[in-house]
Amino acid sequence: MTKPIQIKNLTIGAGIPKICVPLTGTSREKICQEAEEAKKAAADLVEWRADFFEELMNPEACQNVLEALAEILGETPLLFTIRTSEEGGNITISLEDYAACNINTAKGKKADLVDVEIMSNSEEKKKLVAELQKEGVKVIASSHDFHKTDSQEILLNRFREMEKSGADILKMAVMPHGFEDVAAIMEATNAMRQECEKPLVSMAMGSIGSITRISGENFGSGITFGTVGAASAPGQFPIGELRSLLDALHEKNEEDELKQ
Ligand SMILES: O=C1C[C@@](O)(C(=O)O)C[C@@H](O)[C@@H]1O
Repeated sequence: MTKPIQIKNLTIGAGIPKICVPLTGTSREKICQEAEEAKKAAADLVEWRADFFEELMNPEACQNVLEALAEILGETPLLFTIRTSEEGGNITISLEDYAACNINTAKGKKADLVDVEIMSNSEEKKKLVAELQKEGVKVIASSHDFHKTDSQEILLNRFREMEKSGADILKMAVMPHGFEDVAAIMEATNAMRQECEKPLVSMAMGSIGSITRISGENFGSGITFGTVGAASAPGQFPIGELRSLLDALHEKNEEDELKQ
């Protein structure tokens, strides 16, 4: 059974999946403008995809953006993510630089959550998770397969591996090539929530995977990524549509609960 996590006023892992809006601007100005729009659109949380930032390797410039974002977002939680090219992102970066950027962010105390790609260099990443948590941020362990979807059993075992990292939330994204792949990630998530207390996040990307972005309440995914401007992965819905779809499904689920 999932034990929900509280970040500021947001509960992750219970009820309607929370909508996370990614910011993909390359400059401070563009990133802040996107954050203003995400806030106006009532995002539940915001992800700064720092791998798009042209000054990622400059710690002062990063801190500067984080301070501006915290100011704009107020009580809306901020997730810091460096998505590497190996997992579908925009930057090729050494493990040392990856760790240093994430630790600087946590030390700056402006981000609430940090994403750690957990499946590569797992032992070093495990240490990084613990260091980040010591600085007071929650960690999302993530894994992305932009090419395919492994079997349900392999996906479930991957979730189990990810749990050993000690991260607070486990997130997995896969690329489906047919509905059986979409069903595999949904069922692996559903099975994992029976044996793990951590909130889970999962999605199948692309158009056939879009169903996973609206039905997390039914199979156990606690966050869904929706757009205000540019998408950060294929298959994401604009935030307005996403909110209506999540609400409609939630109402149906409540009807069923009333009948029982
Ligand atoms: O991990 C994820 C999920 C994601 O890849 C998606 O498919 O919505 C989008 C990314 O921005 C985020 O970091």
